[in-house]
Amino acid sequence: MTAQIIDGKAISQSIRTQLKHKVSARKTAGQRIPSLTVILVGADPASQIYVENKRRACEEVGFISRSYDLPSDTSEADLLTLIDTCNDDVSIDGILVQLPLPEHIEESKVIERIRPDKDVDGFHPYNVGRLAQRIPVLRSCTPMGIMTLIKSTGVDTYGLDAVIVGASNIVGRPMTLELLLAGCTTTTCHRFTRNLEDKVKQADLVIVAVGKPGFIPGSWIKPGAIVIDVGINRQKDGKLVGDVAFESAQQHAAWITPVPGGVGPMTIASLLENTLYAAEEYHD
Ligand SMILES: NC(=O)C1=CN([C@@H]2O[C@H](COP(=O)(O)OP(=O)(O)OC[C@H]3O[C@@H](n4cnc5c(N)ncnc54)[C@H](OP(=O)(O)O)[C@@H]3O)[C@@H](O)[C@H]2O)C=CC1
Ligand SMILES: Nc1nc(=O)c2c([nH]1)NC[C@@H]1CN(c3ccc(C(=O)N[C@@H](CCC(=O)O)C(=O)O)cc3)C=[N+]21
Ligand SMILES: [Mg+2]
Repeated sequence: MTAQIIDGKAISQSIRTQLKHKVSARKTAGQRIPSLTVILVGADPASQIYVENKRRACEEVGFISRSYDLPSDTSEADLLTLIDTCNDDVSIDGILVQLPLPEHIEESKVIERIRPDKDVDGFHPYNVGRLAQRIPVLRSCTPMGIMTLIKSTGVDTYGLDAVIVGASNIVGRPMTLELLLAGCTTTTCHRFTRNLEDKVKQADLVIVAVGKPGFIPGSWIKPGAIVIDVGINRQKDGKLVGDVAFESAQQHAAWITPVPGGVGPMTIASLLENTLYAAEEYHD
């Protein structure tokens, strides 16, 4: 068997085209243009690229985008004050603070300071709690984008055995909640998990978000499974690779996401969808 590729780049492009039409329709109707503010602290080159990609995506769909580039020695208090200002600014629909933050800033404090109705990353405990209680509002972007990718395969998720490898706040945990809501039986794995191989081998759906190149060998993939690779690892030669050994996994899976061109572009598409959602549901 050779798996079919789930083309995240193409799917994200079609979402962006739809959003562009919706923004034009809002303009025509005399409604406000959705607006996203991105805050970056420090000069991590990877983060700078991601923030630039988000800014470009906003422009492409016709959103207003504003960005703040703060020095790495910005105090936590100053960052919180900027968030307060953005919270109170009625022209802003969404606020995103790029992670990771410098060591001296407490991430959870920053995430909790963003008003839940402007938390387009879907990281605030209110928004995660809503998903946990099966009444999602703003959803975490990477898991949300992955649900769109899974839906595109046409495979029915009810009753699937799903294994999520990785349990971070921004990917693994909200991913588990999304899949539970979609009717999967979920197993969330992390560094204390025993017999990871056995768990992955029985999974109909495998989501990997660990951050280690080739962490899941292709031989672990159950024939006919769906494989979603969240990992972004840059090799010495500059090439990006995922957490799954792609070529061998493709021999076992029915569906698989590539890196690049899989989950990454969908994270940005979901961020744009969330920004429009915040404008329409909360700020119109
Ligand atoms: N494509 C996209 O849009 C995005 C991609 N990413 C990428 O996804 C990857 C993961 O990101 P993120 O979730 O933020 O990473 P974190 O480092 O926050 O989390 C990694 C998770 O993997 C687990 N883990 C580490 N080693 C093992 C092991 N040997 N066995 C089992 N589990 C293990 C950790 O376990 P424990 O909890 O026990 O520490 C943790 O839960 C990275 O490559 C990142 O760049 C991230 C966000 C978005
Ligand atoms: N507050 C916050 N929100 C985030 O959503 C967030 C964050 N912080 N910190 C970092 C992670 C990582 N992340 C990615 C988004 C897009 C790609 C992406 O577009 N990847 C392209 C490749 C890009 C490249 O070539 O480098 C792809 O996979 O095809 C990757 C990773 C969002 N994150
Ligand atoms: Mg991370």
